[in-house]
Amino acid sequence: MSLYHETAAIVTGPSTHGGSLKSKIYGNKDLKSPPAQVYALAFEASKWSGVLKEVVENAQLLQSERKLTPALSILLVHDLLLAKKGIALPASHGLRAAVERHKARLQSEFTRARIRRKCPTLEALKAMVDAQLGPVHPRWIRVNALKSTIDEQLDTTFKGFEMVPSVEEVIASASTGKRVICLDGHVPNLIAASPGIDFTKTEAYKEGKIILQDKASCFPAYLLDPRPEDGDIIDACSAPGNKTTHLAGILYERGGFADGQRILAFEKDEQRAKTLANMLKAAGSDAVTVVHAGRDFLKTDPHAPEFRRVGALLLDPSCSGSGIVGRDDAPEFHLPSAPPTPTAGSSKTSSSSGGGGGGGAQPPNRKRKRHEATTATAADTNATTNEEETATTSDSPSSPPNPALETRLASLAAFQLSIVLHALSFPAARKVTYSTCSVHAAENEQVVRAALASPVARSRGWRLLRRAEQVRGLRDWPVRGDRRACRTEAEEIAEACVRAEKGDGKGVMGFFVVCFVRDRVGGDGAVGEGGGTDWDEDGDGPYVRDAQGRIVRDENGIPTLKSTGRKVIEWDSMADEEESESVELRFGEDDDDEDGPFERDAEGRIVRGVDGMPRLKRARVSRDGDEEQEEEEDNEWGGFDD
Ligand SMILES: C[S@@+](CC[C@H](N)C(=O)[O-])C[C@H]1O[C@@H](n2cnc3c(N)ncnc32)[C@H](O)[C@@H]1O
Repeated sequence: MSLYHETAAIVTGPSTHGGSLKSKIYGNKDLKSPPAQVYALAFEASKWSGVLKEVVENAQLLQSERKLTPALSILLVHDLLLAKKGIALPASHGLRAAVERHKARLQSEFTRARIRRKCPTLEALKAMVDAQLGPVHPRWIRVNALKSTIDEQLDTTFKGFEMVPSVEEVIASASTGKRVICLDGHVPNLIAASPGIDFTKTEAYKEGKIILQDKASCFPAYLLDPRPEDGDIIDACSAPGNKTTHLAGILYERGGFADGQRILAFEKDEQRAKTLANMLKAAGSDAVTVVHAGRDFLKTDPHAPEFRRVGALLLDPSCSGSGIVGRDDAPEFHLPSAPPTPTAGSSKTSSSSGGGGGGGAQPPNRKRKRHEATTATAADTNATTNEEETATTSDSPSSPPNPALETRLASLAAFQLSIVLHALSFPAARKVTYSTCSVHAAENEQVVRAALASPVARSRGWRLLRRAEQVRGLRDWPVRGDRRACRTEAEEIAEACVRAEKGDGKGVMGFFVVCFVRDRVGGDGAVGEGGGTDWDEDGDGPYVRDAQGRIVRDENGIPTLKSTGRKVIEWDSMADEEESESVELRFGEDDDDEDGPFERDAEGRIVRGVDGMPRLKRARVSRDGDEEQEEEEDNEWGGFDD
């Protein structure tokens, strides 16, 4: 099949490989043509299809060339009129000949279409077509803290870019062609760059120093706020690994990974687990991550010894994907009207147009034409009604009912809830984020409400991390949960939920995230005395600090709590929840100003090993001070008592 037939099948066919154009193409293993070529043709032709539909109809191309389907006509006419190298088929090919013999008429109809739009030049028409593409998204780039810093990237990858103060200005640069960037005000280490720039060719990208990740997709790891004292962190649904590598970056900056702290990354799909492994390697987080390839998170035993130190979990399960937008969000593909299906004996025009294989005259293949007419009709519907994308408000009472979507959402929500409930049952877990790239309340707030009402959440004292307790960037983020969907406890739940809305001018995809926490754990998992957690009431965090404002740690690096004068956490006493006393565990500490547990050089920069990983002060103490104990503990994570 030619590039044109394959692309026509993509733009008119139902989605079996996900919602976006890119996933339809790159997820289609049967494609013979290079996916990048199919994508470029499908995207560009879709973008121009509004204009080209007029051109094809007014030139009466489909009436003259019965071999052409409506979709093929748009693709071929696109390349004839707009591609630098014209139609990518041999000159003798029937499809190419069928369009090229109408070149003069098509060009003059194209000029008329331009003039009707009051565009004096082709350039002006191109600008108008681009502007009609819809909301523009910046290129979001996360600097991978394991391998680089914002400063290094500003001096290298973004050298020559103008720094602007707002994301809105980055978005506006789409029409000026300027190369600008802005440092994001919510998520640390995140940069918004002008749209349309391909960063995959940069050294920084190839070396894993920068990761292309939508701002909203950075929320979960940031909200989870993993800390050295959290023990092992589970990423339950990991591939391709954006959030896993983000967790690693945050932990590294927080001074994590001492004493064998690890990220346990689960990915059920073997193939996707390979992508995950590659991403972890590129990002330099493979050394601190254990990949459970092909392993179903739901089939794990939370009480198994391997999970006894899991203090935090990030859940980003499969969802409808209805919030996904971005560069690969295809414009609508407009099809020209097909001529009426010819009755027997009325095939004069098409037979005279010829066009089969070698270009000679051939009788029309009626069987095939009938099929194509059906395809074009179905395609028309398909091209304009992407169920995932358009039914975004189906949760709201004013939306028309959509039973197919509701059934699908109900089944997704049941799966998502099972993932959340499973995570809440890990004995040492204190915090769990749940996220989707869906805009549907059924997959978001409603799952959260069901989880909070569950016996596991109630008996173990799980609640939502309140807005005031969240990391600063997400506390400040204005878009919160859907109040209507939260029902009775609307205000409290909705404020705790974080949403991102596509097309609201903030340059993000549609997204949802929330964090479940429990304050402390007693024998029955109930909330301990004192009720809530005094996260950061004096603005200075819960740890004892010295006169210089640095956290006071014991010889093993363990901070001490102001409230009790006790160490933050004793993993040995936490290991078995059933037996443990109330254990103090505090999150939300902001120790930006402290020197941290890594070795630093004279300029205060963190010293890294050859693999780019930081060298721990504590590790050195441990090696020098207690070799015997380290050997005894083998690979076990021994808390802070190294
Ligand atoms: C939305 S994607 C995760 C994206 C990823 N968190 C990231 O940021 O790159 C969901 C992934 O979870 C995997 N998955 C779904 N159910 C799972 C399960 N029960 N156990 C482990 N992985 C699962 C899917 O194969 C898919 O790769």
